[in-house]
Amino acid sequence: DAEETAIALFKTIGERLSYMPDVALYKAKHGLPIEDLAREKIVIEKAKTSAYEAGLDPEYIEDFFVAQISVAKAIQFRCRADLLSQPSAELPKDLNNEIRPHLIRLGDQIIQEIVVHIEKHGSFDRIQFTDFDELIDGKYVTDSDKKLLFEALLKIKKTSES
Ligand SMILES: O=C(O)C(=O)C[C@]1(C(=O)O)C=C[C@@H](O)C=C1
Repeated sequence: DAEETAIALFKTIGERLSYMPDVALYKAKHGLPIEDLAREKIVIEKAKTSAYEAGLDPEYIEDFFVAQISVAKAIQFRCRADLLSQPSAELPKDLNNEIRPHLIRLGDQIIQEIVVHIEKHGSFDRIQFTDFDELIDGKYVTDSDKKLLFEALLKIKKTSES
């Protein structure tokens, strides 16, 4: 049913966001800025290519990935703020060799799961926000983060046949 395919996707979106505290810790320890525009370009281009190959409109996927990156940065800023008064003794996972490859893999998985849902059910439905709200959690994720992501998800459609 509609719930099953949507729930698989929502969990993967949540999993991608769950890496952001690790990214924040790595960047704080290395004195790196949170925003990396060159990396964002790579992530978005990859997503658009995968979307096109999967028969999804790359424009909607781009908007959804821009939303995911915005939320990823919001989480990192909140996390980095906390690190100022509560420094972590934890050794951060390596950003380039470990975390970024995971993020790319999860991005591809997100696109595949969007395709499965759209093929079966046409689009997403507002009533699925209840599940989305429950499955996207984490200390640094806010209600407005969730709304931003969900609105972008609602706009995703198949490529129109013309
Ligand atoms: O790769 C990073 O440095 C991240 O912080 C992850 C991410 C993303 O969501 O893909 C988010 C913010 C950066 O500006 C670039 C990419």
